[in-house]
Amino acid sequence: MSERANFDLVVIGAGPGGETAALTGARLGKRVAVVEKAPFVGGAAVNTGTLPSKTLRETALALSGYRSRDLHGVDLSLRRNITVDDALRHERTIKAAHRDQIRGLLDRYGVTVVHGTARFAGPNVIQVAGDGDASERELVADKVVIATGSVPVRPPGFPFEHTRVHDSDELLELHEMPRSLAVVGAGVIGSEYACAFAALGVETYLIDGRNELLPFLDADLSAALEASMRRLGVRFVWGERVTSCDAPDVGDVRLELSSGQTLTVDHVLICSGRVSRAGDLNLEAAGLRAAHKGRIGVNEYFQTEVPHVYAVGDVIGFPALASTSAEQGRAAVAHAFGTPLAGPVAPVLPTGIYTIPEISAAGEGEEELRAKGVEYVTGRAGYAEVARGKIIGDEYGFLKLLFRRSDLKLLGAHVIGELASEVVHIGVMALMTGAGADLLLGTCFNHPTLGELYKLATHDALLRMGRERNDPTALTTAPRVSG
Ligand SMILES: Cc1cc2nc3c(=O)[nH]c(=O)nc-3n(C[C@H](O)[C@H](O)[C@H](O)COP(=O)(O)OP(=O)(O)OC[C@H]3O[C@@H](n4cnc5c(N)ncnc54)[C@H](O)[C@@H]3O)c2cc1C
Ligand SMILES: NC(=O)c1ccc[n+]([C@@H]2O[C@H](COP(=O)([O-])OP(=O)(O)OC[C@H]3O[C@@H](n4cnc5c(N)ncnc54)[C@H](O)[C@@H]3O)[C@@H](O)[C@H]2O)c1
Repeated sequence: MSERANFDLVVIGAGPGGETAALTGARLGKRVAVVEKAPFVGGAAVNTGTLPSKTLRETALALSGYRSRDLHGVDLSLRRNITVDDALRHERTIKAAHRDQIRGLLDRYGVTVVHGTARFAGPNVIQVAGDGDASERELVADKVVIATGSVPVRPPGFPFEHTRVHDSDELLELHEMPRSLAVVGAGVIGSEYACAFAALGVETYLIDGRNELLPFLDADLSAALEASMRRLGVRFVWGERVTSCDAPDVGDVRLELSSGQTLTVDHVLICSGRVSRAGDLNLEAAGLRAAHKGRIGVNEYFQTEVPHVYAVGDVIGFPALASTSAEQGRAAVAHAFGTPLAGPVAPVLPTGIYTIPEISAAGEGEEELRAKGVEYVTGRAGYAEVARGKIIGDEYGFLKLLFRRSDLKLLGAHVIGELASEVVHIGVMALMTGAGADLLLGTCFNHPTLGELYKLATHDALLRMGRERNDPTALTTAPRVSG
């Protein structure tokens, strides 16, 4: 006999999308259950993706002495070989602490957490089967949010059962530090891990069928990142696909490339994209079906074709970030219960990429503006031009701002360098409020800070405009939006 319980809201999946959906429902006073297949809450963001990769990066920066390399004239890197335990200890601590924190928050708000695999038994009925447990629970829900996330693509031809051939989920079970590593796929995941391992001193190759690093980025940032990664020691293998992977029990893994060349390495990491995870859900019972790459289609409010069923996060596809998944979870539940909090998803969704150096962007890029025929002016400031940038020793970082030419409204902020994903938030706030040059020039920033880059980049934009118009007074006569 299965147990049956009623809820206002049942959320499937306890990653950032599901967690935020559940907490939003509970904050609105609703009876909420969240079903999670894994023994822990947190999803890919806490357990296999965002936090583990960012923590490994931080460890790599610390153990390699990277941040202090050019500062003190001494090599502060650890003078012994870094073990896998050294590399992953902090990652394991952070993961466990953050899981507990999320679980504590769900408990505090009275969210019922049910561990087991959920599937639809009807549009309002969710069956939960526990692992190896014959008993089944049935949850009846007025509203449902699907937040089941995504999993790494496993292209054919790679022996993933081999202990030295990994996808990004398995990488964290590493039992030895690679002597050398080939990363297949120079997307965001591949680029981030390539940087972390190169900083740890691992001979690192980054292979991609394309010829350009993260082509969705502003072209100046993409070029600057590639140059920095080369300085870090990453070896790019562009325009190549792996045609075969021969992994013996003992000895190096041999990769044949499309050009006919071969590459032999100790370990291989495949990062060739992710697919939505909706296969377990028996979507047909809810009147739904998955589309391309398992994605679930939604409207602007994250409602599926069945209006009381919502879907958020990686399972609906782009942008597939922890930050945006959480924001979608909030917006979906606010809409589902029609609260005054209901509103569209935030209009500005920044991207943070934790390569070495970090990259972050918000708003529009030059290419998008050109395609739309918007006249714009660019302002740029290097980290080395502000005192804080000099103090931290970031020689290469810069902020690039894009302003609408007619009234200097800010249209985009693009940053590469230390703490870029924090620095971008000043731009995000300006974009959210429709502000422009006058706000950035009229703000008193702490000194010395990286925030001062905004003032410098704005002055640079005004100078460029003045030069173009041969008008040295452009600084005072430029049109301004009111902030
Ligand atoms: C290596 C890596 C690094 C990343 N770095 C960043 C970053 O720096 N910044 C950023 O914003 N994003 C990053 N991401 C992306 C981010 O992790 C995802 O976008 C985010 O986790 C998606 O959240 P979600 O809630 O949609 O799904 P997930 O976090 O994938 O959670 C889905 C949950 O649903 C559960 N589930 C699945 N099916 C069922 C079922 N049938 N029944 C019950 N439970 C089920 C799963 O067990 C899982 O816990 C990274 C991803 C990876 C892989
Ligand atoms: N900081 C962040 O925001 C962050 C970090 C990591 C992951 N993510 C999320 O995870 C998602 C997935 O990331 P990803 O990097 O795995 O996928 P991706 O789709 O972004 O990149 C995959 C790359 O692999 C290449 N590729 C695919 N098959 C190949 C092959 N056989 N040989 C050579 N190259 C091949 C592709 O050309 C592409 O460049 C991202 O879309 C993003 O949403 C975000």
